[in-house]
Amino acid sequence: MPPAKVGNASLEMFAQHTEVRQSLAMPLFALVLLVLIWGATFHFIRIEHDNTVRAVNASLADLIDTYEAQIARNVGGIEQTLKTVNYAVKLNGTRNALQAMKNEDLLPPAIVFAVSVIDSDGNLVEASPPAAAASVAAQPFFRHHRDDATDRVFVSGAPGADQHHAAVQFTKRLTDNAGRFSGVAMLTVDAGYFTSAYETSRLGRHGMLALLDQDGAMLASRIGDNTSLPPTADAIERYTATRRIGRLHLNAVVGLGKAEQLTAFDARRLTHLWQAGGATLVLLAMLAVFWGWNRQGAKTRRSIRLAQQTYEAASESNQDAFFVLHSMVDQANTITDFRISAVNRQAEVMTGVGRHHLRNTSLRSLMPDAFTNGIFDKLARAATQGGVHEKEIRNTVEQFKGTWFHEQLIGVEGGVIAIVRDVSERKAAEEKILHMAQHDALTGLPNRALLQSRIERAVAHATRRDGVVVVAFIDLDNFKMVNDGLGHGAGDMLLAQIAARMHGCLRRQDTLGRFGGDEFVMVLPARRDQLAQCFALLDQVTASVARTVDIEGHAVQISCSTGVAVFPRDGNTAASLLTRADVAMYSAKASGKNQCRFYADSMNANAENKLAMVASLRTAVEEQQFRVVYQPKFDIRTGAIFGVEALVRWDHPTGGPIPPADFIPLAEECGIIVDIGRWVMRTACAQSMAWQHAGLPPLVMSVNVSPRQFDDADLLTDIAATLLGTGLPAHLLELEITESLIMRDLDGAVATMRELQHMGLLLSIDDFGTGYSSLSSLKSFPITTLKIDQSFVRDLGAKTEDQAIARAIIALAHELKLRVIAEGVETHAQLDFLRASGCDEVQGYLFGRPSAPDVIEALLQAPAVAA
Ligand SMILES: Nc1nc2c(ncn2[C@@H]2O[C@H](COP(=O)(O)O[C@H]3[C@@H](O)[C@H](n4cnc5c(=O)[nH]c(N)nc54)O[C@@H]3COP(=O)(O)O)[C@@H](O)[C@H]2O)c(=O)[nH]1
Repeated sequence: MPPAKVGNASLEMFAQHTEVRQSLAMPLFALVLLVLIWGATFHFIRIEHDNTVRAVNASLADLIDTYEAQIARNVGGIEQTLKTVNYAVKLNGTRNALQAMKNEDLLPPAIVFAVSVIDSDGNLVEASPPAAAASVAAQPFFRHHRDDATDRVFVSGAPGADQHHAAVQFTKRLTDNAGRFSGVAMLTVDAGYFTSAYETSRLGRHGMLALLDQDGAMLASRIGDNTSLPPTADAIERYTATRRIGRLHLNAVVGLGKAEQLTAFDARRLTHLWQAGGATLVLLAMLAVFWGWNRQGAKTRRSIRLAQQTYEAASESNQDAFFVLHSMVDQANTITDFRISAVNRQAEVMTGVGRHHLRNTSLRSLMPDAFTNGIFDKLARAATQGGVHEKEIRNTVEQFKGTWFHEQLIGVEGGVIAIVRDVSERKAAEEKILHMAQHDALTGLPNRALLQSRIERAVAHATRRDGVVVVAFIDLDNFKMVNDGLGHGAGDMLLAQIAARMHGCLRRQDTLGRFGGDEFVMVLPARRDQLAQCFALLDQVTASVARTVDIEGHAVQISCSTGVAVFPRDGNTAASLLTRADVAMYSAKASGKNQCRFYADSMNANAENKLAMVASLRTAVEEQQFRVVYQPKFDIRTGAIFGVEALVRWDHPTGGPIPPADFIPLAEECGIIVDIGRWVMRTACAQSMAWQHAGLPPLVMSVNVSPRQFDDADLLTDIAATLLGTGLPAHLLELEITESLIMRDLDGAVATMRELQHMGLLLSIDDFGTGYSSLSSLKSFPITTLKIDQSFVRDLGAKTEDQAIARAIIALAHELKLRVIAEGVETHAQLDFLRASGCDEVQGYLFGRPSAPDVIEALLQAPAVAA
């Protein structure tokens, strides 16, 4: 249904969009979560970083305060010492000032401080601890103090100090009491004095303390344990704080190793990152699981959807009507009704009610009769028991009366699904097929199979009621003549009319059937005291058959021969009763036809022999118990063999050789002759070619063709196939056809003979003289040879009539430009007569009996005999 398809397509699209949305929602949600997680992580890290930096800065401020105080304290002490030196120089002169101070214990510890006095010429004149005299007149500090009258302490790195023994020197201008320049007081202190406040607990391993002069030159420094000066360069980043110590123009510097200060923060940051990373992984794993699950779910949903759509489409286009019925129950949980919850299009068609009305309608309101006609009970049973309940029913519901439904009830949870199909057409077809299988198409009568079952049924019934069953086997006499004379169409008309007449004689309980061909069977069930009535009925039948029938303007009169067998006297099965009725019918035929005979045991012997013979013949064909012998034919003038006649022989495995005269007529009667004849023809043609291949001269191979074989529709194609298969040229094959065969249906026979002639075959009339050929008809036969029947040849020596007939046949044949062959020649007298009468060819025991192929082969190699 196209609309349903369009609907399904848009539904599918909608479902797909929903699925895409569903499958995107989770990743998007996860992405948002990830952004939140990582955003929060980086936010917290930044806050912690800021806090850490703030804490570092606070530490730095604290440290620089402490360091400034320490420097100020140290420098204050140094200034004080230098002032004291100036005072001592004023009192004691430049050369005894330090000794005087020492005496007063005013000198700072010599282990840390070196105090020197330099005179106005720049010569070191006194030192504690003692030092070698030296001139510092060129030193900047000396020049500064000499030239600058201010009292300010001058700070500088100690000259000559290396990085391991760095020192800071503090110098101060000395003046005499008159305020004139009298020299310089100098205090040299180890640089480490200014960094001794380094506390690893506060500054770490990479912290820094440094003291710089006003020009920024490093006077003292310590980085961790390293007090090198200038400090060894390292790649460590630091937070630093600088404080100017104003009076002496010094700068104090404190540094904290950045990495060291951020260690804890870094650890925490790493933890945060790991946590965020872990959360990300968990989220991604969850996402993967969800995605997989969602994908699987989507796949499943898609298949379910597809299955549903397919089911709906199938259900919509289905010829079955679907009803989904929900059980309606009372308080005791007993089903009281059904509610229709879903139907398909076919259900609408079937009920004639629209789907919108059907839906939610109760069974009671839709079909009140369902509660009285058993439909409700069936549905309730299916709903209660569950499972599938199938049945074909002839409808009793008024609306569907006469139709057949196939109903399938499937008990499901809470209800039942009813699938109903109208199978009336199939049922009708089945009934028709059954009727055809059991009835004869021409007469409409029961056929053999139905007849047998009717007999069985009648016998069973009669057995129960102590009754009888008369079985009459009726065969039309000389029907073949009508068939052959007026054609098959006329034969069929005759059969139909006769059948109708016979049927008109029957009672209601009787059966007339066509057994086959022109054979009919009547089954007359009766009480024992009604037998006479049955026989009277059979007389009526015989009389009805005998009445003239008009067939296409021809008044046809026909009789019938009837054989009767009676249950229980003559048999108690359909087969035995039919066989015996048949035997009785044959007996009626044999006794001159147009009679009715009752079966007698004495009849059985002959008939049974015949039936056994037919069975043996069939076996003989299947088991190839036949062989072919060949009788030579001679040219009467030259004595040469010009051909042979193929004659069949039956070697019965137990009964020995059976002469053709004993089985050919029966084979003809039962039709087996067609198979036998076909086999003989192939064997003979193959033998003829075998002789040729053995180097013998080509011979004409004569084969007898019986009437049934001649009538066979496949005769021409069989012969053509044989010639093609064996390679025998057509002009070397001669068919011997009896005169009586031709006269049955003169025109038909001549037509077939012409076709055979066109194929190149030779034709001869066998047994000539015994039939009824008129001279005029003989002229129209496309034949080459006439064969004088051996009955005329046998008495040629004795009977003058036979001599006259033989002479007449020879003259007639020659008149018609035909050759003449005489068969059954046994004596020289016969031969002499025939030669004298002008006969052309001879065949008979005088020259050779029908013999095996090797005998003929030897004969062909011997000199001519008949001449
Ligand atoms: N349709 C077929 N009919 C066949 C086939 N084979 C044989 N027959 C017919 O059977 C009838 C008997 O045949 P058979 O017993 O073979 O007899 C034939 C000859 O043996 C016999 N004959 C030949 N010469 C003589 C003789 O000198 N004396 C004598 N008493 N009998 C003799 O005659 C029979 C040949 O007859 P015909 O066919 O008329 O030439 C017989 O009618 C066969 O036709 C077969 O394959 N198919």
